[in-house]
Amino acid sequence: MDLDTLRKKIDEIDQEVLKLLNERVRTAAQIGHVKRLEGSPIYVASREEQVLRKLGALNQGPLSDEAIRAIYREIMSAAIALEKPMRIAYLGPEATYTHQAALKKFGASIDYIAAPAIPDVFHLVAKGDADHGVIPIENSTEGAVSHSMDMFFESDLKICAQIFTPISHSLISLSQPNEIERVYSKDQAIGQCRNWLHAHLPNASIHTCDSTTKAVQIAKDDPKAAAIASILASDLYGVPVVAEGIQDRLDNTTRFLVIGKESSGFAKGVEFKTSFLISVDHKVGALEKALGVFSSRGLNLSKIESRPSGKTAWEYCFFLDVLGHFEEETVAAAVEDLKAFCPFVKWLGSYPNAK
Ligand SMILES: O=C(O)C(=O)C[C@]1(C(=O)O)C=C[C@@H](O)C=C1
Repeated sequence: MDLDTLRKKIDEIDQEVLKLLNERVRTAAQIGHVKRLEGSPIYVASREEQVLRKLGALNQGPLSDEAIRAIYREIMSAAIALEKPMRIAYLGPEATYTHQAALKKFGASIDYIAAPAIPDVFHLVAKGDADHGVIPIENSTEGAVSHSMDMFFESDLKICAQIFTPISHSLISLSQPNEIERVYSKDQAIGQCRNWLHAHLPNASIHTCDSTTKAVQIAKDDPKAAAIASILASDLYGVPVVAEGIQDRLDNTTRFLVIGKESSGFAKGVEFKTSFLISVDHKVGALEKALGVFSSRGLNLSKIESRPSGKTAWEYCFFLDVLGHFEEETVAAAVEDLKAFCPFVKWLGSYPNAK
C-alpha cells in the first residue's frame, strides 16, 4: 500500500478510536455520578490495576504491556477528571522525583499541588484541600524515608496505592566539575550518590536542603555550587547537566505511596499488599510471636522496619508489609491475633502490589 492509502486507513481507525474513547469516558462519568451518590472514592487503585491486568492478558501485541499501561494511564486520568476535578498534593516543589511519580500515577488531566514538606502533604489531604497525596517512603539504595514513616503514627490517612520509580540523578551546575566547591541536594539523594561524590568531587563540601529542586535553585544563583537532581529540574530552571547517571547503583529505585482518606478496596485478580504499624511488649520472644501470626497462616511478610516509638527512649514500633488484603480472611484473622497481645496495632492500608 502507498503512503496516502495507509494514512487514510489511520484516519479511519482514529475516528473509531475517538468514538470509543468518548464512549468510555462518558461511561466513567456515569460511574462518577453513582460514586458521588454513594459517597465512595473516585480514584480506585484496585479497579485501575484490575483493568490494566485484564488488558495485559488480552493484549496480543505489537503494543507492549508498558505502552498499554502508559496509554491507559492517560485515558483513566481523563476519565477521573470528568468524574470529578481531582487535586493531588505531592512533596514539591515542581520537578521533584515525587512530582514525577505523581504524574506517572495520575496522568496529565489532574490538578497538582506542590507541598513544601512531607507533613504538609498529609495536612492538605486531611483537611480536604487535596483528594490524595504522594510521598516517598523508601529507596532501594538508601532505605526508609523516616520522615514519611513517622507521619503514620499520628495521621489517620490510609495508603491506597504505591508507585515504583527508577531514579537517575544528574549533577547540575553552571560550572564544570573541577570548578565546583559545594554540592547541594536532599539527604536521600546525597546518600544515593555517596561513592560517586567521593570519587569525582572529593574536595567539595556537601550540603543538604529541603528538596532536589531547591538544590537546582541554589545552583542557578551560585556558579561554584552544583545540585544533585533530575534532568527535568535542570530543564525547568535552565541549569545545565554536567554529569548524568551519578547514582551509585544502576537499579536505584524509589517507592512512593499514595495516601487518602480511604484505602483501596479488594478486587479479584489483583495482588495486594497490606501495611501495619505495631508495637510489642518488652518480653523475650514478643516480636517473634507477632511475626509468627503471619507465617503460621502462610502469609508472606515482605518487609519489617523498626522506628523509635517517639514516646520512650529505646522503645520501638514496627512497620510491617504483608502480601494480601485486609478484607481477606487470613489477613483479618492474623490482625485479630495480633490485637490480642500487641499493645498497639494500626492498619495503614491495603493497596495493589503493582510494580
Ligand atoms: O471503575 C471505576 O470506578 C471508574 O471510575 C473508572 C476508572 C476507569 O477509567 O476505568 C476511572 C477511575 C478509577 O480510578 C478507576 C477506573
